[in-house]
Amino acid sequence: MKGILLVNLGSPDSPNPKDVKEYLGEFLMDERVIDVPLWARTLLVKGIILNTRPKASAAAYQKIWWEEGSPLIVISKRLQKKIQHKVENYPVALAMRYGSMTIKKGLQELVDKGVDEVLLIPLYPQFAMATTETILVLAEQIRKTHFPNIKITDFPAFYNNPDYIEVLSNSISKHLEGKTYEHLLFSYHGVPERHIFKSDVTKSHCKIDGSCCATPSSAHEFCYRHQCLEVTRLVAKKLQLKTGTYSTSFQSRLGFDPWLQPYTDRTIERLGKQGIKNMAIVTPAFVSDCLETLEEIAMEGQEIFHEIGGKEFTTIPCLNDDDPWVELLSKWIMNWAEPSIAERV
Ligand SMILES: C=CC1=C(C)c2cc3[nH]c(cc4nc(cc5[nH]c(cc1n2)c(C)c5CCC(=O)O)C(CCC(=O)O)=C4C)c(C)c3C=C
Ligand SMILES: [Fe+2]
Ligand SMILES: [Fe+2]
Repeated sequence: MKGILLVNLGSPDSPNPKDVKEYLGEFLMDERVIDVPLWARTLLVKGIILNTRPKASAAAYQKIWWEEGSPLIVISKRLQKKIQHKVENYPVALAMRYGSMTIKKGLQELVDKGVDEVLLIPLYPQFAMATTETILVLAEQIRKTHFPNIKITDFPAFYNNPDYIEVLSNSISKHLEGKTYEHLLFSYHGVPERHIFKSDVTKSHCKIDGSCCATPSSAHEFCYRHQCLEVTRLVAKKLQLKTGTYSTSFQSRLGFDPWLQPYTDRTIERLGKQGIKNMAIVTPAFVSDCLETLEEIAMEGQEIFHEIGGKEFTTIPCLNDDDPWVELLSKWIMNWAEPSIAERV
């Protein structure tokens, strides 16, 4: 029997410093997130970050926490429910890479329902070693150790899927209807530049020099930067955005290494200094609203823009559990579960 496992990043159990510390500890000790030797990661995470960051992170989580829980978890559960309703013959489970809703529990839930073939869908449009890769690697380890008789099929990054681009573009148009804006900023979660070089399968293509991501290469299957730039390019084409009225930036950097640039906070400031009074911002690295969109963009980003003299700052919500997104995910699932029917439609 076939079943589906949706996997997102995860959130702390509560916005209290203790739970935030535990969550950050698991997250940041992942060798694909902070990709330095174990001794250096331990020193950095346990010796420095976990002694300084949890209080501030907990305060940020407290600002966005909902009565039902973490927005990311609540929204992912709503998405799962709606999809389950659509693909009723196939069990749909939800897991998180970090925190208490583990991938092992998700697989166990499916196996208990008789599933032996799993479609694993990381809920990230773009591939990154800190997101998709760490999910796939861990799921495979868990399969080998605990569920050797099941088969897992990985759903690939869907950043350039025409249907995804259409759903995202329509969502952007809908939220910008009746709004005046002079600039639309596409802000993606950043990664250290080093991650891009590590994921380059050709070992020579990615130079982060402004042109490599626009030059066709087999490296792009695993190039987060290319995939982000493609989303911007394809959406801009679909929405017929004029050159100069939109741009791409990267948010949420941590530490002192160079991360993908330009940085979102500095870009918002620059746009304000250039005299832009009304701007809109969309965050297509996330499919569900979370700390990074609700606090870092909608609160902090807005504050930066207002301080520099900006007026209207429109934040476009993620696809969350919007019906067109549910329809699309369900269609992809049915294409996998019943390919012969899908071919005939
Ligand atoms: C080295 C650190 C980090 C890398 C690399 C990284 C990549 C990355 N993360 C997301 C998605 C999310 N990240 C979120 C929170 C978050 N991310 C980091 C660090 C790295 N992320 C930290 C320390 C935190 C916690 C918040 C904080 O203390 O500031 C979230 C939000 C989770 C929530 O509970 O709402 C998401 C989602 C992507 C897509 C990505 C690489 C592409
Ligand atoms: Fe992150
Ligand atoms: Fe590239």
